[in-house]
Amino acid sequence: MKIAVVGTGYVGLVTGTCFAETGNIVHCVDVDEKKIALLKKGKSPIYEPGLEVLLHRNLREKRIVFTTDLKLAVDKSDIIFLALPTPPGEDGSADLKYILEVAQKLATIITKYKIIVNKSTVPVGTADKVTAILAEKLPRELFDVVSNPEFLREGIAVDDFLKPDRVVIGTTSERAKTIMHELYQPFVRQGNPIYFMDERSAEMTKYVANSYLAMRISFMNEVANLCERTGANVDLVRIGIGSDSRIGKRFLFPGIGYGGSCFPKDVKALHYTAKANKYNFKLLDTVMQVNAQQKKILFQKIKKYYKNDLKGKQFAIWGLSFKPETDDIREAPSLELIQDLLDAEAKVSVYDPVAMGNVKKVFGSKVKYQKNQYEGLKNADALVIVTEWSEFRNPDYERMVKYLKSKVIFDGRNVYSLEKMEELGFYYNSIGRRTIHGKQ
Ligand SMILES: NC(=O)c1ccc[n+]([C@@H]2O[C@H](COP(=O)([O-])OP(=O)(O)OC[C@H]3O[C@@H](n4cnc5c(N)ncnc54)[C@H](O)[C@@H]3O)[C@@H](O)[C@H]2O)c1
Ligand SMILES: O=c1ccn([C@@H]2O[C@H](COP(=O)(O)OP(=O)(O)O[C@H]3O[C@H](CO)[C@@H](O)[C@H](O)[C@H]3O)[C@@H](O)[C@H]2O)c(=O)[nH]1
Repeated sequence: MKIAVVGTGYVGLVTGTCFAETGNIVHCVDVDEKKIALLKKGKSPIYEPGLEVLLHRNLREKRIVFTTDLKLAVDKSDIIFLALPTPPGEDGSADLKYILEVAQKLATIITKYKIIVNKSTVPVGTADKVTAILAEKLPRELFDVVSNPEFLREGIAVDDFLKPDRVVIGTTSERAKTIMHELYQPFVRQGNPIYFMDERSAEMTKYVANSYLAMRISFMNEVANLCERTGANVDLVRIGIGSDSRIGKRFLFPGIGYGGSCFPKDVKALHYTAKANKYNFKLLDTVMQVNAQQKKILFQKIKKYYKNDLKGKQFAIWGLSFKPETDDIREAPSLELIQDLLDAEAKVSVYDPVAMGNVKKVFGSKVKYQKNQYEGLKNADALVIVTEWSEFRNPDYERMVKYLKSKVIFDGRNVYSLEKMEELGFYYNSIGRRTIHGKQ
């Protein structure tokens, strides 16, 4: 099949590459010339495991083409995916300007039947808006607008796309349904379903999935806070409840709040949709409040330990991306923590395997960037673990003890066992578990 993907960010690039991988001819379009220049050379502008290998293979086989020319891509394609940003506006609503602008352009370019597929996360009613824009200039039989929300997770995006739990397709057009069914066949071979539904239900499904998952995290973060106050261990409680198949084991990890480019903005946007429809969605209010509070939890623990005096104290931070296996720092808890530490006149040095470049764009020379995880520990008052990268899980403890000024760890991701920390004599303050006071 012939496909155009408009927007080559985290979603567009993975979508385009994975469609090319299944034999389709894909034209990827972006307004960012630098990005397109990099991609033409086979270089991925983002860190996403497994992506570059597929990118090289499909470039070599000429199944994927990168361009800034929207008309060229549209002329060469039958299906046009929109993978454009939908950032939150001031009021929390999803800003549709990128989608609607491209829809306006498509209305002037399309000359034969095309399916316009919305892969961006968009509020209920967006397919109707895009249809209305196209219908102003085009006969109705020249296009169909489909909602096909994307559920991939950063860091495992390629795997998620190639082997999705399910594919959701919102369309009331039989013609579009047949074509979309054929396009997705290679990805649902393992028996995972394609769910066809109306456009509005598909749009809503995406927000509900993300908000439900965010709610689970906020719930577990509150459980963790209560565990700390009652002497229970949240890790054991998590295992205890997770084996109930009605609850399930996944997505129950407490931490320092959900971040990333999706949960924070999508919970806000669903909340806005509820408000716009005069519905008071109380749970969502609380999900957001708990998350804001949880993002401060490490800083509060640190402040309490040092009796509010952080001036001149030196902190080594491990992990900056909003989660492991990505360089994405959008809404990352690390950013808020670093700012709070700097505001308290503490000294901060950071290490992350792939996200330091992005953090440098935010903090410049205000923090020190370390070439490995151990450098920043030299003479530091404490280590603060913000992202649970695998390489932090089984570190060289001897080196840590040797370098740190005091054996103090604040862990926002429960990376270490309490027994190990006790054995090594660390002061160890984690989430939802008792504090180990250690031997200093
Ligand atoms: N990141 C994720 O994990 C993820 C997962 C599922 C859904 N989503 C949703 O997918 C959408 C895209 O997210 P993303 O993370 O890929 O965003 P992104 O910011 O990484 O990428 C968007 C791309 O669109 C390009 N762009 C902007 N205007 C353009 C135009 N007029 N023409 C062509 N290209 C243009 C930008 O240059 C950028 O490269 C959002 O709605 C998001 O909520 C994201
Ligand atoms: O048990 C958990 C699981 C996740 N998180 C946090 O939740 C956030 C989001 O994590 P994750 O869902 O793994 O990453 P994303 O790449 O943001 O993916 C989410 O957002 C995407 C964009 O909409 C969706 O496509 C995915 O299905 C959805 O999982 C991160 O800050 C994690 O640290 C926790 O605190 N505890």
